[in-house]
Amino acid sequence: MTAPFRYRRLSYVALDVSDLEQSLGFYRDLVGLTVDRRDGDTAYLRCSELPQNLVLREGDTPGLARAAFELESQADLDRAYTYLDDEGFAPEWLTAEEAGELKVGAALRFREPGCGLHFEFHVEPELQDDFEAGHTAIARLGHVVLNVADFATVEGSLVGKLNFLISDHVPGKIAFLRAFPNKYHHSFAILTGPSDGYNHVNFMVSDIDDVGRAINRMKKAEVPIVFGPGRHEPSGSIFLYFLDPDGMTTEYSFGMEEFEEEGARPPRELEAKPEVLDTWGSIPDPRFGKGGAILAHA
Ligand SMILES: CC(C)c1ccc(C(=O)O)c(O)c1O
Ligand SMILES: [Fe+2]
Repeated sequence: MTAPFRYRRLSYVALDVSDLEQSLGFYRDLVGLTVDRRDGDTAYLRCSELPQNLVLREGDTPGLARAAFELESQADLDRAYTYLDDEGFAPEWLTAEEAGELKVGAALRFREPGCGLHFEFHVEPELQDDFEAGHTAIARLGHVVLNVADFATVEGSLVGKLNFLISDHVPGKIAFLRAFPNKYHHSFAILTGPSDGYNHVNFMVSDIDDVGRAINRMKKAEVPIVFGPGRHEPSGSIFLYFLDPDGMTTEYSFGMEEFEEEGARPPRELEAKPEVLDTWGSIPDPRFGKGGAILAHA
């Protein structure tokens, strides 16, 4: 059965960090997000009109707590709840108070059993139409990527049950997934690995100069650049990866293939070779995509 709900977009990711002040400084001053609000040990940062694109919370284990997607309508969310319940994902509604803290109309959460990641689906985020970018013209939160031990099972769940479509893949090893009918080449991706873990979060910048300026800004701040600059063959984007204070990987990218809802090209089968990941020939540092767990709590 096709999942009876439609995604609008990847809305935010929530990370646990070991030192909130330090990570807040990194994502604000070096990545270029704006701090929207704080509540105790939690900070809400944005790079768009959405109420948050990144939630940071101080915790014992750095890692990814959840990935949140906006659905198109309350009817989609209601259908999603019934469907997820029937399919055994055990979704739970957030209370009105929890949804209010996130400035969304209604939300549910569930844990995808194959990789253990908590997903949130929500609707009606409070939009700030006059949002202005900081030092970097970040257009949006782009995608989140996981390392998964049981690639086939997780891919089967995301594609077979959760309405993600494969845009490109290295069969059995990497899948770039778009959140149907969102147009971007991927909002989510999985890589096969020895264990489940967080790989990276991506922010799409709207000016190639933002990638170039970031190289110098990161070097000056002694932030490790762990891959790039380069160009990815799958989405066609120009990229740069660097590490946050807990060693978790962040990506800037410029440009990405877009897909129409109907008549989209079929997924391409790509070869497992380094030039696919970077057509310019850079090689990832061993720390690339290694920092951060997929957390057991949302
Ligand atoms: C190296 C990682 C897995 C990767 C590869 C390709 C793209 C892309 O085509 O945009 C990415 O965003 C990646 O993070
Ligand atoms: Fe990426």
